Formats: sequence, structure tokens, C-alpha cells
Amino acid sequence: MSPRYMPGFGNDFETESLPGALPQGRNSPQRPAYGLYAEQLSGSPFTAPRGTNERSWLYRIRPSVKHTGRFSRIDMPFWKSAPCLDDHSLALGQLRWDPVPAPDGPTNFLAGIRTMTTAGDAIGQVGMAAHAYVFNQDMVDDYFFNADGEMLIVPQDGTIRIFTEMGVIDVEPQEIALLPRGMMAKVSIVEPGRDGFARGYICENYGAKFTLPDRGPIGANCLANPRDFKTPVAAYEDKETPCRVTVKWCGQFHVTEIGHSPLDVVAWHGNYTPYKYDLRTFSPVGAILFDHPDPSIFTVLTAPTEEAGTANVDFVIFPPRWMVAENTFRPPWYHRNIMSEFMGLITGQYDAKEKGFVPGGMSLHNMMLAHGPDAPGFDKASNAELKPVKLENTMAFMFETRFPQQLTRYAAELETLQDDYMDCWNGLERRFDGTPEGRSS
Ligand SMILES: O=C(O)Cc1cc(O)ccc1O
Ligand SMILES: [Fe+2]
Repeated sequence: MSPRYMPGFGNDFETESLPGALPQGRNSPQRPAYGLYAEQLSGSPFTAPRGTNERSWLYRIRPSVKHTGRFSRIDMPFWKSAPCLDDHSLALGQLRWDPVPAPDGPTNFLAGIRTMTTAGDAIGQVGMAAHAYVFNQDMVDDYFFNADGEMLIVPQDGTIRIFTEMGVIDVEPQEIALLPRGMMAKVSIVEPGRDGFARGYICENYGAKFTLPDRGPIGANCLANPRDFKTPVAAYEDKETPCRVTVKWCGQFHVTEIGHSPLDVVAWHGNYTPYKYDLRTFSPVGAILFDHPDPSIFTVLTAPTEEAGTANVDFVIFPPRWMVAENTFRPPWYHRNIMSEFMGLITGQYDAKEKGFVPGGMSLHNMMLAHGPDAPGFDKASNAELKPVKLENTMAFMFETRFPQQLTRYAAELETLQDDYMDCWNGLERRFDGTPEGRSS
């Protein structure tokens, strides 16, 4: 059965899967209906200002203290946390990868997470990590929560189901899902990708929560509209089988065994919730006469820092759109940036790269490292007839952070790292010859 959702971003939602399970007019009655336990989950300090204060009240079969027991440390060799200054020998440079290889044998979502870069400091609650995921096995009696940050999940191939404490989210390529910090969940496959694996990307955000960017002079509409964010209705498992809970906490992993499912929330209300969003509902705003705006115009979600306008991480997309600018070099300009750009391609082709950036692939253009269109892309855009053109069949994204991104050893040694990426700019010849026209290429 398809999950059901409620529209809105950051609303005060309420939902119950049994009639009367949700107390009205109070949070903590002496004896909640159905013998449920009342519990608060806080996503912000109790005293956060009203605009950023987030908490939900959960009414559950057992309180969460029963969902963990004694912990033992385990190793998750591919999931790294910042700071992770791995000593590997790769020199500084612009980097690009083909999709990560599928693992051998059955692998679930947690074991299928491969960290590509880390930035900031997970314990200091600043920065982020960029991961790829590739898995082929459902989490059945396996559950997890991540205390280190929220997880923005970007499927690239295959549809996955995220069964969270607060309800079920199905998410397919061109949609994203957000799992809040600390929220219990398990992940399974609804429809595998082309090679039998579910694939995608994750931004693990250690900092302040993702929120909608202000629109400034754009006004009250366009970009990501709040009603297109969908939060699941309450759903629960009532299951008494041996279960395993994995916890990511300060960059370390711990497991605990319990005798029942921790996804036992029958009703809830509040504004600290998971959600999904369809990137195809993003209404892009762009240049309608000339020039190429900064990519921030395509920000879907931003995780701010205390410094105004300086994001811990922005989630930016490059969706299908009309290109109409006159007398303009229409693809991204050549540039260097104080922020660090990790990119992925969900489908199609990206307009700055004619070749080599493939769906499921990744690129990293780190702090102040120059980049821009490859030579064939430059040639094409410099000579194109500038009639209105629709960029179709494309969906790229960027995790852009104020912190330099450190490569993991896994990423540096990955067999799909393209050692010839920098050659994509080889054909950019000198065109200056002292005449106003320049040398034509
Ligand atoms: O580097 C990239 O391809 C991402 C990007 C796109 C764009 O349109 C402007 C700047 C930018 O960093
Ligand atoms: Fe860039």
C-alpha cells in the first residue's frame, strides 16, 4: 500500500493510526489512550526561539528507553565522520568519479553507505558529509538512528522505503527524503535500480537543520513551495521478534539487541518530522534577459550557520528549464568559490559537461579550486544560436558547504575515480591575439 502524507514544511502536524490515540488539549495525560506511553522528541534546544523550536510528541507502545539496551561498539568501515583527515596520497585537484561499484553479496542500507567527503566536525555540530549509497537488502529486524545529524537522502536509481518512527516514506529518483537527527528508522527497497541495487546520495548535515531559503525580492512564490513537502501519517509495527538497533553517535557505531520493533509510535503531533519532496515541483527562477545567475537561485534547502548568508550546507538542484538569455554564455561560467561543491547527477546530462559526468557519478570542486565547462561544452555554448532552448532530461544537484571537504581514503582510492578528469579543459586554447575579435577556434 502506498504511504499517505500531509502537505507543508515545518507545520505543526497531528496524526493517529488508531482513533482517539492522540490526546487532545494536552501533551501528557495521566493515562494516554490504548495504554500508550507519551514521549517528547526534541530537535532543537528547549529554549530555541519560536521560529526554530522543533519538537514532537510521540504516543508509543513502549517508551524509547526500551528500544536500546547495553551497547557494544561495531565498526562501519565505509561510513566516516568529520574530522576525517585520512592520510592518502592523492594530490589536491578537481575530482570526478563514475558511480561507486556495487558491493559483493547482500548489503543493507547501513552497510551500503560509502563516505566520499567530510567537512567540519561532527562533535562540534558543524559541517557535513557527502555519501554515496548502494544496497540490495532490506532492513527487516534492523533499525538505526543517527545522533550526529539529519540525513538528506537523494535516490538516483531504485525506489526505497524509509519506515521512520513517525511514518513511512517512499522515495524515488527525482525525489528526496529527510530523516531528522535522532529519529529511528529502517530502509528497504520498493523497486531496485537497473543493476538490482538501490543507489543514491546522502548529505549528512551535522549543523543547524535544513530549512527553506528566504526568497527575498522573488516574493512569496516559486523555488521550493512549502506545500510540496510531504510528511507521513503515523504508522507503526507491533512486532515481538529479536531486533537490532544500530546507533551512530559522535562518529562511532554501537549496536544493541532488543525483543521488539522500535517503530511503535501509534500517534504523534509536532513539527519535528521526516519529510519528502519531489524535485520536479521546484519552480526555477532564472535569467530572462541576459547573464547567468549564481547557483544559489536553485537552492531547495539551506542549513544556515550563525553568519548570515553563509550556509553550513546548501542543497541546490539544476532542473529542466528554459534557457533564453540573449548575448550570453549560457552554461555555468568559469569560477572559483570559497564554498566547496560536491555534485551528483540523478539523470540525464549536466549543461557544464558534455562528457564524463554520468548519472550516479560525482564531482568535487573544493574551496577555491577553479572549474567550469569542459572544452567541448565551451565550444558548443560559444557558438550556439541563442534562441530559446529547453534543457530537458536533466537533474543534477550540489551539496555546497562553507567548509573545505576532505576526501576519504575510500574516495581517493576508488577504482571509479577518473584520473583524466582535468583533461576535460585541455582544449581550452589561448584565443587572445591582440584583436578585438580574438582568435576563432
Ligand atoms: O560548478 C558547477 O557546475 C555548479 C555551478 C553551477 C552554476 O550554474 C554556477 C556556479 C556553479 O558553481
Ligand atoms: Fe561550481
